[in-house]
Amino acid sequence: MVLPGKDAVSMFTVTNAILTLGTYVALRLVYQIVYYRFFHPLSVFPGPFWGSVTRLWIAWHSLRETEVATVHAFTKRYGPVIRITPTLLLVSDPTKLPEIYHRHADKTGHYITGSFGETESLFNIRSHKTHAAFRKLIAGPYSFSNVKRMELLIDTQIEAWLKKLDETFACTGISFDFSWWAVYVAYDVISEIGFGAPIGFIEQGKDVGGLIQGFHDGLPAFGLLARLHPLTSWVKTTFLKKYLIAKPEDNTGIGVLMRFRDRLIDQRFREIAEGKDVGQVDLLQTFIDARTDNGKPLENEYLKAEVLLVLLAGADTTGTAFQSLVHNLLTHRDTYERMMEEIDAASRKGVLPNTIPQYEAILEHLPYYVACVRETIRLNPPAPNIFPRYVSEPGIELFGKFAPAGTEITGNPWIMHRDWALFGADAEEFRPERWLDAEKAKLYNKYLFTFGYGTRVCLGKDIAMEELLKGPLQFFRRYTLCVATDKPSAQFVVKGGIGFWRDMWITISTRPPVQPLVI
Ligand code: HEM
Repeated sequence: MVLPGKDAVSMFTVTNAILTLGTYVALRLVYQIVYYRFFHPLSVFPGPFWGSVTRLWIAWHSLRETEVATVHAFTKRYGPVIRITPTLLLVSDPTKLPEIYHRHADKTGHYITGSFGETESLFNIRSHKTHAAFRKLIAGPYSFSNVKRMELLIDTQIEAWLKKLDETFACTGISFDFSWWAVYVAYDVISEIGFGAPIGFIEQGKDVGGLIQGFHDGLPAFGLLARLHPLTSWVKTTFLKKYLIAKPEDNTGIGVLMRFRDRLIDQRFREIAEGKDVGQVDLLQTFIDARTDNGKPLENEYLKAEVLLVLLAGADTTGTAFQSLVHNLLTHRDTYERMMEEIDAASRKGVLPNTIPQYEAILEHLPYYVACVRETIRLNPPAPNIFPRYVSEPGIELFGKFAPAGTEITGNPWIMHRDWALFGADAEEFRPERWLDAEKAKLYNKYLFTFGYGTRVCLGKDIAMEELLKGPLQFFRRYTLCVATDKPSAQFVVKGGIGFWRDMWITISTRPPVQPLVI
């Protein structure tokens, strides 16, 4: 016999438990939507409906590679500040940069650690106080005077790259996808500067160990984990943590890089222990020589994290800027011709040697070429990403509305550099001439966000600029470029906040060197 009471209990435990849970989840969702949309302190800021109620909106757009275009379109519709997650405001007016990226601003949970290894590097440190202490130790090696000492290392790799291009493509007339070759030279320059040895991209003429591809493949997950940072932080407290943290044993691009880094660091320490005169001026040696206020060397794990950061932050980004410059010139033939006339005139005058010119000579004698580089990093910043900070006490006034302390706030260089008020109605066009007006150029430089802003600005900026002024210049002087018409067209993609080109098919032929005029 079945007891009616027992039947009721079993019905409750199964169906009702599911119903109760379902109702709870539904009510939580409705509560979250209503609260974030109508009662949250940021509800006074305009923005996309789904963005204002869930982080999944931005995560979805990041994953679909539509984030930049979508957010840009919303700033055009709603004005200089929009809400793109329940707790994150995006500002598109560059004159607000000093207020957002001030010296006491902390980085948010967006900079979740793990994707680049367990130990935090300078880039991931969130507290402005901790960051200031570490940056003091690390900034010396990146100083302009130290970068000047590395100029020869950069030149050696650029020369090796041109030699390889001569043999492989200029002599044969074979078309090739320049997007890869721009990154090959960038990686070998950075690894030469970072560890005193090129990885070997140029020599092998291929993506060694699938490193570049592996890095690009990891970007969507990297962007996703950052955008869903409260969830990521929680996952890191569970057993799943081990899947989030990159390790040298991993069979990924980051794993390959970590192993390469560890080998070179071990080798350097061995040489030092054997009393060899290392004679290196690379970043690794300057990190090894760095001392804290009480005379201690950097912890080994921290040193490793900083060296890895050099590769991760410095190679792909610089390669992308080189790609964008070539793309912009190939699609703006008048600009290209004007730039070449300037370069050839300087060569004829004898102020540019046929070998790779010194950085200062380029700045002094090639204002239009320099303007082309600057315009490229304005219009095509290699990291068209969000860089969120917490608003500190007592909050911030934004165009008549108030955001309390603790709000996440960000700019995006791609969007800020398209601001009409600062750059004019042609802000979305490639027009290097805008940089030739000294007064305006001063203002543009003040609000340039390509390398970040304020106390967390890119430490490798001088290295990147030196490389970008030298490598492309010698490439343009050496070759006539033609777009290969029988191949797919060039495409710019943004994955997880990092941009790069694909399918930049070109052919190159050698230009006779322009000799100085003898009078
Ligand atoms: C065109 C090339 C480059 C671009 C566009 C770029 C961009 C950036 C940006 C936007 C940041 C700041 C991110 C933030 O606020 O969270 C940054 C930080 C950093 N970059 Fe670069 N970077 C480039 C090249 C390099 C190179 C060549 C190196 C090293 C050799 C480097 C090393 C660093 C380091 C160490 C930081 C962290 C600075 C800190 O937090 O104090 N970058 N970079």
